Amino acid sequence: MQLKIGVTGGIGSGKSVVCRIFNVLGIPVFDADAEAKRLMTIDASLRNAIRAEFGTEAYHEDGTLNRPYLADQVFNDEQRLKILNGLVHPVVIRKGEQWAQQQKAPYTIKEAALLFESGSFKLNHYTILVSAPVGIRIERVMQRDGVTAEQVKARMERQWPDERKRQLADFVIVNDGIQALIPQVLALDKQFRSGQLQ
Ligand SMILES: CC(C)(COP(=O)(O)OP(=O)(O)OC[C@H]1O[C@@H](n2cnc3c(N)ncnc32)[C@H](O)[C@@H]1O)[C@@H](O)C(=O)NCCC(=O)NCCS
Ligand SMILES: Nc1ncnc2c1ncn2[C@@H]1O[C@H](COP(=O)(O)OP(=O)(O)OP(=O)(O)O)[C@@H](O)[C@H]1O
Repeated sequence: MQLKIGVTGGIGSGKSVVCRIFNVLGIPVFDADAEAKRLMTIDASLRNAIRAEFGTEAYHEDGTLNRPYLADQVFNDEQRLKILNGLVHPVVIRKGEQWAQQQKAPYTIKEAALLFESGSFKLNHYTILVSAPVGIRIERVMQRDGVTAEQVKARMERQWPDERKRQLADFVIVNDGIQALIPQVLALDKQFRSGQLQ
């Protein structure tokens, strides 16, 4: 049996950095955030549903997703976010399951910000939480995306706090800028490859 491992963590926690290390070790990674945006652009029925719900402004004239518009629509309005999540998540989850079945590797990784919130962590054998202090996460995202602290906090408020996620996580990687990441990833990779966890 091929193990399916989820990697999750709040905005700016360092999920993508952690997954890049797993990927360098030869492990295939499904990036749910990126896949969501790809499917929102190319999946005709998803596009139509988003347009019907959020208006023609949801897409630019060249057909690409109007991310700032949608972010503004949903991250300040819980009901609107629920609607968008309800349209996007089932399509991405289905795609992730198909993808995992096609992989030939000791184990696979699904990277997603909302594995616990969406309940989709249950589809994986184990879930890793990437954890970092809130202040550091805000700073990192402000730097990375050129956004304000308020914009980062608006997204954070739609995610569970780390304390709640820790209760469901099987493993925690601490990415506080003090503890080194690579040894933490190597130790988990060794366990997943050993077969002892199955
Ligand atoms: C609103 C959108 C277009 C904004 O795009 P943008 O490029 O600014 O952000 P991106 O998708 O790269 O997400 C960056 C981070 O924001 C946070 N975030 C994104 N979607 C959500 C959400 N639905 N709830 C809470 N936080 C979220 C996550 O921490 C994520 O890693 C996009 O986030 C989106 O379509 N979100 C809804 C679908 C979704 O849940 N996607 C992510 C998981 S499948
Ligand atoms: N240990 C670290 N030291 C310094 N910078 C870091 C560290 N970890 C992550 N970063 C930087 O912080 C930013 C956020 O990291 P990353 O993109 O991996 O987070 P994420 O959890 O995938 O975020 P999001 O949920 O927004 O997609 C990036 O610019 C990354 O390069």
